[in-house]
Amino acid sequence: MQLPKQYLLIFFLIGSLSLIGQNHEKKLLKYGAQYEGKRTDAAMQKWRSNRFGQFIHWGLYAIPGGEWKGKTYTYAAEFLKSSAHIPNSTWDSLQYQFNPVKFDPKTWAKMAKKMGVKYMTITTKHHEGFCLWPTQYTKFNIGNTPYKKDIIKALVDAYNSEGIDVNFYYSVLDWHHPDWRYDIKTKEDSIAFSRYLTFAQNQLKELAENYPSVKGFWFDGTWDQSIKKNGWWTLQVEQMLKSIRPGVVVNSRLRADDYGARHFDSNGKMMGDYESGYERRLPSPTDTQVIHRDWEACMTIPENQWGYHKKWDISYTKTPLELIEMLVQTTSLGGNFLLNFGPKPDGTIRIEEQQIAEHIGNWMKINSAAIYNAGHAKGWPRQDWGYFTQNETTGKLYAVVFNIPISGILKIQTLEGITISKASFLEKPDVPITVKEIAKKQVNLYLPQQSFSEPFVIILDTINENKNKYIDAKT
Ligand SMILES: C[C@@H]1O/C(=N\OC(=O)Nc2ccccc2)[C@@H](O)[C@H](O)[C@@H]1O
Repeated sequence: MQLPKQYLLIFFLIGSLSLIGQNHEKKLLKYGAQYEGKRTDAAMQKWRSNRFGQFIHWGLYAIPGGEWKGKTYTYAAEFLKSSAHIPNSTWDSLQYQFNPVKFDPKTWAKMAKKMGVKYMTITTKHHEGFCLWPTQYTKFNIGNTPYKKDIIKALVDAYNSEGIDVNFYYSVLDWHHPDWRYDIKTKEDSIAFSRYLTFAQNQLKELAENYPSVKGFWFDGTWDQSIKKNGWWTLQVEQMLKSIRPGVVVNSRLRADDYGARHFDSNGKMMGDYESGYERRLPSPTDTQVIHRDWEACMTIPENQWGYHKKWDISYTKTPLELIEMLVQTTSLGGNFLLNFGPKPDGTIRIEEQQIAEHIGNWMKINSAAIYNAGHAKGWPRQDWGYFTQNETTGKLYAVVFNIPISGILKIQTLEGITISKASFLEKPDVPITVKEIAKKQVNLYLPQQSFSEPFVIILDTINENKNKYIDAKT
């Protein structure tokens, strides 16, 4: 039956009005998210498969190490200039003391390799504005110190030679630069800050061009109004870096959109290539929202010290086992875990950090199959005894056990139509683990009577099961 033309016109008008209504809610953005979903190119897949990284915060702040004129400041050591209200003239003169005579990048890189990291992110310039590379855009750099040599190049070469990717942390916030502004309130602010944005973009271009093996840029110090009012610049920088270094990975913390929204644009779309809002915190183990995007959690060992602090015990310091569980929890939710180290002013790594790196490395030597190129095991929820991870390529399923029930039985709720046919220890495949299906979608793993001093990984072989095997109770 042919509808009269008038009806068709009315349906068309109603349809288009509803579309306009929907579009009305969406903001038209020039500087918002440039794409949706996860990047699937090889560079991003490598970033994702790395899973475990080493953050390094190193700069002039390592020299005072959280102490100033005999007083210990408990706030973050890299914020000492601000905590102790130290004027630029005094703080900046620390550059003439920076001489890490015991710095050996190969030692750092070998320690990182043994720890099991696949990438490292180094502070090229933190909020203090001091640059660890001989930049041509400010004298406030490593070339004008007693040490003189290019620390960034030394670290890139040493870590790359260990097969570890290197990313650059860059603080847009710059306490040293005269043109930095926290907000743009006057014409003078606008002129000065425009000069600052050009300075910062020139430095970033320099870093991308002079260190061609760089794999990512980790932006920080972008929370002030001055940046929020210049979302265009944040997109321009991301696009510039990606044109100089195709494949380079940029974190969401750089970005602001047309309206000053950060990390996620005004339409709720993530900007940049991965979310970097998890700082010293992880998503809840059941927060499966995060699995739909790439994300990274960065973590300090003390409660809140990124730079070197002389007094390690002024706050709680996380144990290796706690840090291993954070790494596994992050992997189980499809994220990367970036663990921070704050080297000493002499260029050595404090003994506590070396010991933690060794402990984690020993665990990774046995269990890294559950971490590298692994991620969220879709449909396998967080268990009270530990976490599931799944290899993104082979689909191999891992149970990482942190809490053994008193019964010695790991109870697993399987997916509909799936059962577990075999379970074996990753470390000792010949030690039997009895598997018993006790009801529909319920399997018991009977662990051998032995004590475990470290978290361990079980490989789970799954098969589809006969769906009519169990009769559902009629209620
Ligand atoms: C990785 C850390 O990053 C920072 N700051 O990050 C944030 O302030 N992050 C933040 C702020 C608000 C909400 C969520 C994260 C720096 O100040 C600190 O010294 C360190 O380099």
